[in-house]
Amino acid sequence: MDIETLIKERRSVSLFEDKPVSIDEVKAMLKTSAWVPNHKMTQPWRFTIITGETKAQLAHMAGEFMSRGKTGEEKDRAYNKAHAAFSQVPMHVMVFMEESHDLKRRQEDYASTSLIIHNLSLIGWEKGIGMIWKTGPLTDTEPFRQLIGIQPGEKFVGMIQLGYPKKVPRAMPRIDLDERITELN
Ligand SMILES: Cc1cc2nc3c(=O)[nH]c(=O)nc-3n(C[C@H](O)[C@H](O)[C@H](O)COP(=O)(O)O)c2cc1C
Repeated sequence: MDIETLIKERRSVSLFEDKPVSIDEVKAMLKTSAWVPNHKMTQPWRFTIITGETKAQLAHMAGEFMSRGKTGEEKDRAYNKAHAAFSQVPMHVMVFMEESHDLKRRQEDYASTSLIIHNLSLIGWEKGIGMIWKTGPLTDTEPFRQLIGIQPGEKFVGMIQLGYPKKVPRAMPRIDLDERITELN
């Protein structure tokens, strides 16, 4: 696939086939993805790959979180929906970065770490592996942060849910970029 098609056709995927993704393959994809531009070469990122029992704990945690404050059947429905949504994800990749005390450095580090995530999604897309970058409210909770092992001084950048796509969503419309491009001669 040529790079322009790859960039345009990649979609965020959140429904996956019941088919495992190779951890070794994802590690190799991450290694390639990390070849990003990075001011001062701080390379502040780290990744945690979650499958198996930890993934089951995460699904339970998502169920508990989404059903909080509800009772009876409504609680069960909310729990089951979130639990099922997380359980069908073959793999989660948590992305962290060391958080510099310097605002500019922090922003530049976040930019570079974001590039890795997008590289990962493009490399994945070419291999038929889909993913979505998630930062929903569950990821701000203390139990979540404990489960994924966030360290003092680290910023949680995103939860990448990854697998072979069951359904590829339609592209969301993009603005006409001509309206946002200025030429200064
Ligand atoms: C920083 C970041 C956080 C995101 N968090 C979420 C999220 O929490 N939940 C979600 O459904 N999608 C999330 N997304 C995915 C976007 O919704 C998605 O990229 C957008 O709808 C465009 O769709 P596309 O990626 O298929 O082009 C996030 C994307 C980024 C870049």
